[in-house]
Amino acid sequence: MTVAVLGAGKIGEALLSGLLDAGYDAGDLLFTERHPERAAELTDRYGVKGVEVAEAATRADVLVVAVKPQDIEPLLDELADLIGPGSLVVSMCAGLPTSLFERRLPAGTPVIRVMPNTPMLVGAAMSAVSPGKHATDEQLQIVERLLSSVGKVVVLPESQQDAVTALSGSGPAYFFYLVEAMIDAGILLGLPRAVAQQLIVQAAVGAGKMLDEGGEHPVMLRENVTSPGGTTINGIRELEKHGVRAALLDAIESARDRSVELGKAHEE
Ligand SMILES: NC(=O)C1=CN([C@@H]2O[C@H](COP(=O)(O)OP(=O)(O)OC[C@H]3O[C@@H](n4cnc5c(N)ncnc54)[C@H](O)[C@@H]3O)[C@@H](O)[C@H]2O)C=CC1
Ligand SMILES: O=C(O)[C@@H]1CCC=N1
Repeated sequence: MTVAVLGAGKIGEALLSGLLDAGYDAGDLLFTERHPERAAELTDRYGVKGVEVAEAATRADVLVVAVKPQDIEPLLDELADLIGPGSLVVSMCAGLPTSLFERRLPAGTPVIRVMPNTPMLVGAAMSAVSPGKHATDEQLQIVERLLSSVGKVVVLPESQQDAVTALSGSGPAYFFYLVEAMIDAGILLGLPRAVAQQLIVQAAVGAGKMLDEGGEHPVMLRENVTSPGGTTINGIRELEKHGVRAALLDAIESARDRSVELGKAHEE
């Protein structure tokens, strides 16, 4: 099976790199990229061939669209004339509904909407997959298998994709932001930056592992750290005082709203 990534930016590279790490042959992967220097960089790094959209559309079984939602229109115009009956289109674009692709591509083109995240780069993606109206169960399984090689996969109704985008699509950025702020806290307390970074990154990795492997609820895990009369509860009081929980609710709701808005921009 040949997979072509259309638009080899951050998420496109994460997919190519993740698939290669998972054992895919570089010869079975293609990408298109409008910036030649970026294309050359990726070919050097991964040995994957950069091609024109026409070649990708003819050779690939799966076309993964990974351009910014704002850049989708010219690509759809190009693809509309190139896509053959055997092509499966997978969109990773935030906010864009499968109906947009179905409307603009040749009638009956199977489309599957996916929201992945950048941990795909290290084989730890969370991808949510929603089939469009022409995608078959077999095509859904092909995409599930592909994405399982670079992380975890859930199949969800498309109506949940804007929420997913805000939660797991953008989620890594919020964790990175927290880690960044906690490193600053280490600096505030006089620790060398490298030490603060090592301490917090390992705390994050350890907490992530416990959440993933231990099967315990996050409330329980937090309570286990929060000793009566101890240090952690003082910190929790400050987080509550500053409304951090409400800030996260607002942040994720706002990201969801932006996803909806990105989709609306392409409505007829
Ligand atoms: N970065 C992230 O964490 C995630 C991004 N996404 C989605 O993935 C898509 C790409 O996002 P990023 O990789 O962050 O953006 P990016 O800007 O890093 O990558 C997009 C790439 O597409 C190229 N491009 C644009 N139009 C093109 C065309 N017609 N032909 C060939 N190449 C073209 C650009 O030059 C750029 O390198 C977006 O739709 C975004 O919503 C989804 C999940 C997570
Ligand atoms: O910020 C964005 O629009 C993309 C979608 C999810 C993560 N990054």
